[in-house]
This record gives sequence, structure tokens and C-alpha cells, in this order.
Amino acid sequence: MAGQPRLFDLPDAPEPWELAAEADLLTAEIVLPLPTPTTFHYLVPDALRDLIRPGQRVKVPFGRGDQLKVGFVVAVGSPPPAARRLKSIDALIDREPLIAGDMLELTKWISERYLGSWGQVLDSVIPAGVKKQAGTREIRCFQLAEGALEKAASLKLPARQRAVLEVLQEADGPVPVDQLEAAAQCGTSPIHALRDKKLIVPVRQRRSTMTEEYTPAARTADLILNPDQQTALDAILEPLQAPRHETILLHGVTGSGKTEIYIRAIREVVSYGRQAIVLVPEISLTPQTIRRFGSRFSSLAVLHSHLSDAERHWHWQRIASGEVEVVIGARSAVFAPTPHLGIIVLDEEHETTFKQNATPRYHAREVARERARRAGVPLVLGSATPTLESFDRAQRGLDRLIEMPNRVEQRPLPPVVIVDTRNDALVPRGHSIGRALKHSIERSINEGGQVILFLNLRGYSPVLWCLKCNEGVKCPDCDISLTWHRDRGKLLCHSCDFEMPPPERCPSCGQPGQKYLGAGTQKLEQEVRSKFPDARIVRMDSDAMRKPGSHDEALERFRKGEIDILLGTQMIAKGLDFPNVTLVGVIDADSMLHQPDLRAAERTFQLIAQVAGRTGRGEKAGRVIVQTMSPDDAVIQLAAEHDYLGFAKRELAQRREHHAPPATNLARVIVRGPREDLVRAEIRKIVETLKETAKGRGDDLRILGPAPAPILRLKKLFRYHCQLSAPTIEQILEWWRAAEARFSLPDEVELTIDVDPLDLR
Ligand SMILES: Nc1ncnc2c1ncn2[C@@H]1O[C@H](COP(=O)(O)OP(=O)(O)OP(=O)(O)O)[C@@H](O)[C@H]1O
Ligand SMILES: [Zn+2]
Repeated sequence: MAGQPRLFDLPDAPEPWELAAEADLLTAEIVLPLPTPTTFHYLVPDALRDLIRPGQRVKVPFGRGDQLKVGFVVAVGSPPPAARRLKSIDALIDREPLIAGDMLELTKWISERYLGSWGQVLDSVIPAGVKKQAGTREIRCFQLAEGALEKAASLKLPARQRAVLEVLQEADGPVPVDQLEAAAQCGTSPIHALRDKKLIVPVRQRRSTMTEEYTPAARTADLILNPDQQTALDAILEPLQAPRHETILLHGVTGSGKTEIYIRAIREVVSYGRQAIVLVPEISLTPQTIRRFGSRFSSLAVLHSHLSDAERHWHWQRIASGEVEVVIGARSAVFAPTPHLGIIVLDEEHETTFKQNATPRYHAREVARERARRAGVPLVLGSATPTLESFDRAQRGLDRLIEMPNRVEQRPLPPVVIVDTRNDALVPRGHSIGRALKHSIERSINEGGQVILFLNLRGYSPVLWCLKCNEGVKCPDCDISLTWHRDRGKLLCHSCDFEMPPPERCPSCGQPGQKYLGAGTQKLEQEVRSKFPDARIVRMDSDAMRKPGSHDEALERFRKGEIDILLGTQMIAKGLDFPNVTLVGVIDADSMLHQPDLRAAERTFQLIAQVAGRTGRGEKAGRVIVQTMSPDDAVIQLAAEHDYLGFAKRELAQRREHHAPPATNLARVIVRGPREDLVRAEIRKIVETLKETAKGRGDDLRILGPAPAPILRLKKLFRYHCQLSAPTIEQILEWWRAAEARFSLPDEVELTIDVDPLDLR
């Protein structure tokens, strides 16, 4: 800020009496959900003076036509020095602020860090159910008027009216009419009489209509920590007790007992009267974790994606009141309105679902880091396979690294056997399960163990191949092969909602003779059933687990031993802890490896290590079979050796060489629209502007592209992209802001900027 402008600098300076009048004006600074970084000042009408606070929504006239728009109040104060002729706020929407001051500041930070508009961030951060006050109802109540009791003492009142006054005196606050009638054993007339005498006054209050009571799970005792766990816990307790902010990366192999450490650290936080937020990848996928927390803490709020608006609002209020000790939730739970935050834990730190794939494109880990920093509390990141971003930070001493290289009770990590499917007797003939894996499954089941089979592809066949065109049948709206879902008799696009019955002739050349290629989980299920007719089998993927609760139910049956083989997509790779699993089979390690993505190797390593981690967790030993056509690939070999450090070292060197994260920072610009020529022309202009703006900002700003996006057409729109890279994120942000002001896009073309992109398709 340049300081207060002096009076004579103003084009037409107000007369002194105008200024005096302005001194008494109250204005509010408002952000609107528009794609602009600007805030707007409005006059606060007298009627709202005592009611208006930051965090509330208001309706304000906007633009030439004074169209009413909804915005958030972010500050209240005297008019800004240079402001002239301000418009007035039209109406106040919320009685109470929807968001506290510190969280307002955090949303502002997000809008800056991820190049979004503050208004849009605010709008998306506050759940719809909270805005609507879903699940609450306005109730007519009565309370005592001021001095009512003294006044009543000098009056002769009928017994019923006295009874009403007594009830209100005892209640010490507003009482709903029906409750008042019941407690005073009267009808409405004594109440109305008292109101007419001005002894009681009506008030409206919002009450929850939710009756759901939280039933705590059966309590279980704490485990005795082993020395590794104790060391890790001590490292977390130190900043916790100080208290100060520190980010701790807990790199512990699968089954090293990380959850128990979180629980102990949170126990400490709760003993200070503070609250904890635990972020997990996708809540409906981790019922076990929730149950574990539920059995250790008396008040829990679980924020999962199946909540109704009313339930979400109810939880939000419980959390804001401070009564909830632990909030567990997916990505957006990082915004839980805990009044006295004590710690944030982010489990399975490597999961990509922590990054939001729509505006605002924030990463929950970075938001958690910023929130924890502002609150002066620790952030704990846990994973057996940390992202290279987090591992690199820790190695450079920016965050604290704690290693837990061993499983609890000295259990060994399972041996991993790599099977080369090129020489298998079955796989080249179209089977998904090769000979070695088949024998291992038989042996495991005969010995009373359970089996997990992993294939990261849902549907029956991923491709319907035309032998004439030598091409798969694609979605008419996307550049993506349609997947055959035999159970529904349809070809589906996994990107949009398109579906169609399988065509008898190739839609592109009109010739018959098409072939289904490859196998998804549905085909795998069929093969497993025919190979192991006596086994009890369950398939777990988003098609099979569509009903809320079905996932939890299937896992419960697996835990009880009612299922022999659990097969599925990455849904089964996450955090499951079943002691009787003696075999894990990875059907196809290559599909992930050959993706055109800078993180393909990292994802392959993570997935193999994580699925492998589901076995050997109990008394029985476990083993893992990885089927691949690239048995010599270094990544697959390092995963088989459980060598995270070796992998990280190798991959970090490669990223450095290719100027890829974490050696550099990226932002991806995507331009899309219905006309390819327009989109291409616009991305070229944008790149030109970016190149010009980069001049004089140092030679380490780089721009890649423009180029067609790997999926050129998606949901009917053509997509082109480019990538900005720079040594620091601040450089990227400043560069973009300087260039952005100079873009002017035609209406049919949309632009998205994705800071720290994870999805590069
Ligand atoms: N100190 C301990 N003594 C005995 N058992 C323990 C101890 N700590 C944890 N366990 C048990 O070890 C198992 C693995 O622990 P946990 O699930 O916390 O591992 P994790 O590190 O989170 O693994 P993953 O990364 O695979 O999810 C659990 O069944 C847990 O109850
Ligand atoms: Zn599609």
C-alpha cells in the first residue's frame, strides 16, 4: 500500500463537511464469486450496523444494472480513503458468520496460491448445507421482557400466566411455544395475554431437526508402543507441547503402526481441550480407520461424501461449537471449523485425491500446511510411500523426517515375486491369471489364507477393437476408448456419461468384425470364478460398490473370513489391515507404468508397495506375486525389494534431469472450446504473452508447449495446454499475474490454470 493519498491528489477532493459526514459511515468490504481478485466496498445501512460481521453473506447491487449478487463480508470498517459514491448493501443473508476470521484469511491465501478468485474459493469451501442451514427450522419462542419479573410482581395475574412466567424464569432463555405450553400446562391464550401486556416477547430461533445421536463404538485400550513408535510419537509431541508449527513426515513401511501414533498424539491434543483434524484419501473407503478412531475417542465427526446437506450442516455446527474432539474426513475436511485446532494429520499422504480437480484446484496437504502454520500447530504427513515432493522437502531439512523401517512385532515385509508373463503358459492366450499366480492362489486357499487380487481397470474389456481400422471404438465426445460393461450390456465412457449398446459394425468404417481386447475387473471376476469354483469371491470396484455402505459390508465379511478372494481396483489397495491375507496378486503392473505422465514411475511404485503391504500383517507370513511384461524395469524391481529410498534417490535424480517437480514448480494452462482452430490460436497468443512477460524475470522461467493435451477432446471440447515452470512457486504466481492482465479470450474459449498439477492428461 502506498499509504493514505493526500487530499490534493484526489481529482475532485470532497469538501471538509463531506469528510466529516463520511467519518461516521460504516462500510463493508465484500468479495463476490467472480473470477477477479478485486474486493468491493459497500455502505452498511443503519439497520444492519449492529448485525453485520465478517463471514456473513449479503446481497449487494452490482454493475450497471444493479443486479443483486450474493457476496461475503470480509471486513467492516470506515470507508476506504479514495472511495466515492458507494452503493449500499441490500440485505443481510446470514444471522451468524458462516466462517471464522482465521478461515477467511486461509481462503484468501488459497485464492492467491492457486490463482483463483477469493469469492469462488469461499463459495466452494463452505458446504451447501451450511449456507442453506439445512436440517434446521425457525421456531417461534418466547422469552421474558426486560424487567418483566419486577413488573409482574406488582400485577395481579391469573395462575396460568404466572406459571408461564415461572417456566421462562427457570429456562433462562427463549423457550419454543409448544414446550412452554407443555411446561406451564396451558393453551395459547395465557401466552398471548402476557405478550399483550409486554411481559414476554416473541423471538425466532433456529433449531436443528436432526435427531441422530452419535453412538460411540466399544472402547478399546491403547496398545503399548514399540520403541520406533515411541520415538516417532516423541518427535510429534515436542512441537505439540512447545507449541509451535512443524511439519513432520512420518515415513513408515506398511504395517509399521502409524495409526497408533496419530491416536496417541491426538490424545495429547484432546487433553489440552483442543481438536484434531485427520485427513484420509476417501472416507467411504476407510471404514477400518474410522472404527479405530471411534473406539478411542468419545466424540468424533466423520465427514464423508455420502452426507446429506442436513447431516453436513449438523456436523459443521458440532465442530464449530468445540464439542467434537476429532474430525475425520476427506480433502475438504481441512476446512472443518474447529475453534481450537491442535494438530492436523494427513494419512496416506501420497494419494492424489488430496488434490481437487476442479476450481479451486487446491491440494489439501498444502492447505493443511498453511492452516497449521497459521495456527502454530504441528502437521503430520504419514505414508509408506511418500510423494517425492514431501520426501524431498524433508530431506532438505524443510520438514522433519521420521523413518519407521520395520513392521510392528518384527513382522517381515512380504517377499515379492516378479513373474514375467511373456513366457507364461496362459497369459499370452488371453488369461489374466498366469500359471504361477494360479498355483499360489490354490495353495493360499488350501492353507486357510485369504487372497487379494489387484487390477486397476474397471469394466469387462477396456477396448472394442476394429480389425479393419486398427483402432478402438471411441466416445463420440471424448478422445477415449469406450469400455465394455458386460453386466449392463453397454459401452461406457469413463470420462463423461456417454453410453451406448455395442455397435454391430465399426462406427468409423462401417465394417463388421470387432473384438473385445484386454480385461477389466469384471472379466477377471469371471475368470477367477471359473478357475476357483469353490472359492467365495467378491469384486470391489466403483461399479460393484455403488450402494452406500456396501464397501464397508464387504470388508466386514472379508474380515470375518466369509470371503476367500477379494479382487478389485485401487479400492482394495488402501489402508486395509487384515491379518489372514497370505497372498496378494498384482495382475498387471505395466498398465500404470506406461502412462504418459511424469509421475508414472512414482505411481507404479506406490501402488505395488501399497497393495503388497496388505499381506503378512498377522502371524501368518504373506507373499506377493507381481505379473508384468517388463520384469527388468527398475521401478518394478525396487518395489519388489521394498526399497523406497533407492527408488526415491533414482527418481529424484531423473526429475532433476528433466526439470520436473519437485526439482521445479509447475503450473499447467489448459485452454478449451468447441472449435479447435480457435483454441489453438488462443493458446498460441497466451504462450506469446507469457514469453514476453517472462523477459527480465530471470532465465530460469521456462515454458513448455503449446501442445494438444494428451486427451485432445474431452466432453465435446478441444483442449490445448502449456506448462510454466520456475524454481519457486512465487515466481510462477508473479509471472502469471503479470501476464494474465493482458489476456482477452473470446467467449467460446475457456481457460484454466492448474498450479501444482497432478493430472496432466
Ligand atoms: N505397538 C503395537 N503393538 C502391537 N500391535 C500394533 C502396535 N501398533 C500397531 N499395531 C497393530 O499393527 C497393525 C498395523 O498398524 P497400522 O494399520 O497402524 O499400520 P500403518 O502403518 O498405518 O500401515 P499402512 O501404511 O499399511 O496403512 C494394526 O493391526 C495395529 O493394531
Ligand atoms: Zn466421453
